[in-house]
Amino acid sequence: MKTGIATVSISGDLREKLSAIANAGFDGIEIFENDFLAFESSPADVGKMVRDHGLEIQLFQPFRDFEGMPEPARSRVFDRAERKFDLMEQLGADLVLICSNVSPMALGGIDRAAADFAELGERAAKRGLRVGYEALAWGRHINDHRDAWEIVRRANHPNVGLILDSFHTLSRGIAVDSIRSIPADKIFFVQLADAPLIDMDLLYWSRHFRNMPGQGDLDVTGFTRAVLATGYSDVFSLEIFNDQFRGGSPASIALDGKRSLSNLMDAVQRVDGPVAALTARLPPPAEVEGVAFVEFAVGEAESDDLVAILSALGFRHAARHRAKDIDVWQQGEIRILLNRDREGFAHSSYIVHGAGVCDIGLRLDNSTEALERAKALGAKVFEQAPGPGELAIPAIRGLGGSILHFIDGSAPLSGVWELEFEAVDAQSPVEEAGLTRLDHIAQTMDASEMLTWQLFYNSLFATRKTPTLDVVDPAGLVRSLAIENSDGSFRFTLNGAENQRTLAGHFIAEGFGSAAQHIALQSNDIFATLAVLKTRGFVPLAISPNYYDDLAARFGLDDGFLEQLSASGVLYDRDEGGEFYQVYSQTYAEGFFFEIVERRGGYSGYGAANAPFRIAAQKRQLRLPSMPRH
Ligand SMILES: O=C(O)c1ccc(O)c(O)c1
Ligand SMILES: [Mg+2]
Repeated sequence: MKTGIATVSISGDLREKLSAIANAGFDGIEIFENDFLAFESSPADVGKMVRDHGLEIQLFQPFRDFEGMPEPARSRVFDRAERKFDLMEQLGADLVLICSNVSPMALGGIDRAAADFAELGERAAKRGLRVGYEALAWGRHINDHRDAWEIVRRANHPNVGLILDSFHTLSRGIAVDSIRSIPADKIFFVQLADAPLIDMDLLYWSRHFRNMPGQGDLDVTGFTRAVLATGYSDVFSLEIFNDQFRGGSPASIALDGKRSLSNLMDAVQRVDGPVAALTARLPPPAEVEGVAFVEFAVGEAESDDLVAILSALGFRHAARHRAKDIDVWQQGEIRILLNRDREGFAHSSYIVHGAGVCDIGLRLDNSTEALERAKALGAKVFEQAPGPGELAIPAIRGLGGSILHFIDGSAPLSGVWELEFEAVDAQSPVEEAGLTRLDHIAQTMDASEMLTWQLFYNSLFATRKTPTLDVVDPAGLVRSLAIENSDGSFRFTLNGAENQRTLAGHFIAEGFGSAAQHIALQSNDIFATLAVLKTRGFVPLAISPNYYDDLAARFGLDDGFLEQLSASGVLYDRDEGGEFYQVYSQTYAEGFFFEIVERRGGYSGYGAANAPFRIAAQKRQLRLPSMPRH
């Protein structure tokens, strides 16, 4: 199997696209004609430039409105094809994609189209070229790969074949099993794209919302399995029309593309077993069992502030690093590290971003395999020479340049807390507040980064995403989704800010980048927890009384219960599974905060319905303007 990507999938001019594609490790490209037309070099020079990047031109595309035309348009279309064949010879491309005719002039008829393709195949063969036929989902007469295949079959010419594109098949809900009986040698090329499920016009959906396999909701894995079942072993190419990608960073979009293809081929083999056409198998997606620690990079002043917050939340100072200026604050299974060291990664993170979460430790089944998979999927390994008595714990770069450490239950990693840290004897025992474990970590990023991080987590780990929700901030939208494992022991929410005036956008701007913005901690009895916290000076975020009036109306809550909620600043939600209680801390620094939650029954969400009221309250507290400043 070879990998490819259409130039249209990447931003920049042709040269920028090629270097990003080559650096990401693709074998070749589909040249999108407009990318060539907009470029200033001759066809021969463009061909050379592609090959100088170590890439091949796997496909030239698209050629439109070809089949089924009445005369005299038919003759003109053949003349136009000959001109493009000239161009292909100069470029050094031997396969052209012909997409199904959308012209109102097209006459339709399987045999008429087949005759046109037979003739075109003859003309292409004279030049050693091949033509591939693709059914656009919105083609005038042909909009289904099964009909396109019937035309190719009847054209019965060795230089005429079928091109399959997952979007066109899956967007129309066409059963992919119909692909399995197509002979592999008649499939000339395969294009892959995913897309979020949105009910809209097919053409608009395709041209603006496609994304990489695994980033959307289509069963691209099922499609790919069907293609491979034919014995097809040639190019799998990403053809992604996406507005965000057109404006994104060429290098990171290309890397996401490569990651998505590797992950897809791995997913196929997890269902079907080893497939000869595919490259080496990866270790399985890592099973995350929970969060082992969250580490903050802090200076002296912020450290004192955080210590005050953690104490108010019922954490106790449990241990100190044997060699470095790092303290462990603990409650239940939750470990929070405060790193004030003047050397190493935490310190550089502090210099660049200010105080904040710089490192998250994940507990998972096998950290060696997790690292191997992450590497194979293009994650950046993080290495820092361990100091005396320190363990080398596998780690990679995560969101905003932060670190993700992988800790498993095997020696010596499982003993890291005893090996590297010394327990601190509490002078006066602290009454714990009943916070048992970490519920979720909310990471804030620019909205344009969300697909990247969603793919990052879901390809490295055995996790899945929830549908994306729009959360309303008075100054704009924040897109939100969760990455979760099956038992809920691992939950990250990704929040994408569309502008800097939202609370999330402000946080990114002030911290110079994406980072964890809040940490939610679980209690088994939120009111008991709050009673303890009150004695420790914890002041919850004040929520508008109007919120509670509406809550009463929405859920039919009785007055006593409502009074209990509002008196303690607790927000409430309910789903089919159960109930959700949440309370927020004051915000800290430029908008970091803690949340305390209780899940009763099987509540599976994150209280998204409450987020706008929480955000408005936080903005009042931070005195951020709710409206754009002019
Ligand atoms: O949107 C289009 O016109 C278009 C063109 C070529 C393709 O391969 C395709 O899938 C869509
Ligand atoms: Mg296509």
